Amino acid sequence: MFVDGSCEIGKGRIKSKIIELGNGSEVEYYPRFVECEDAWKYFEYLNNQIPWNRPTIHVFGRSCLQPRDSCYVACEGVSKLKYSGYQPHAYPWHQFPPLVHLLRAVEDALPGSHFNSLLLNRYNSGNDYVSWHSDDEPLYGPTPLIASLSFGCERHFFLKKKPNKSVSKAHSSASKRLKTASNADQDQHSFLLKHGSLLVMKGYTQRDWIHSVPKRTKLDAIRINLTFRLVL
Ligand SMILES: O=C(O)CCC(=O)C(=O)O
Ligand SMILES: [Fe+2]
Repeated sequence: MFVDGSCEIGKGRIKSKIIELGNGSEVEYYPRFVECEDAWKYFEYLNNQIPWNRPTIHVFGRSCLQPRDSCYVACEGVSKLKYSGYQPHAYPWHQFPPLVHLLRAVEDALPGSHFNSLLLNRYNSGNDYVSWHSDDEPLYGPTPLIASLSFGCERHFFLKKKPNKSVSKAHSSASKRLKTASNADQDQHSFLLKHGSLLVMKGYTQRDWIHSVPKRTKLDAIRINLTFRLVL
């Protein structure tokens, strides 16, 4: 494994579940995209060979340490990524052959897809998290396809519909009262992201929905997540 930067990726990736979110938003989940044993080899490689960094970010006018480690890989010439006042250094793909192999596997599984950048996150324990956000930076365009691979400790991934900003305040509180339990159910979704799984966010998911990986203080194991993206 990794002598030539490769590792067989299981056929389990064919099996997936599609969650239709409405209004052109959709999520597809492949629980066994990378077979368990191979997934642990990727985990070991990523945990030890990626130059992880925990930057200071700026949110709501305050500076704080990002509550997880991260790293960024991108093709040369791709527009620079900036989030929460932080501009990560872009490492070249060729420095990490297993990442190129995973990129090919994800592109093969998603016909017509093409990615030129990758954001890596490492959650060292249940204290690390990513708060509610959407990956709606203009450099990804209005309907980005984002493919998210998970390795290691299983963590919950939540999706929540953005409040409808066009609705007036009075109307909004009235409509909240009218909202039935089943309506509310459709406005949030939860996934337990398994070791070796792939979750794909499609269409208007970034425009209309927010997502998070909340703290789980009782967990004391590492999770690594890779999100493949196309910078336009
Ligand atoms: O770790 C995850 O599953 C999600 C990460 C994420 O949302 C992001 O990097 O934008
Ligand atoms: Fe995200």
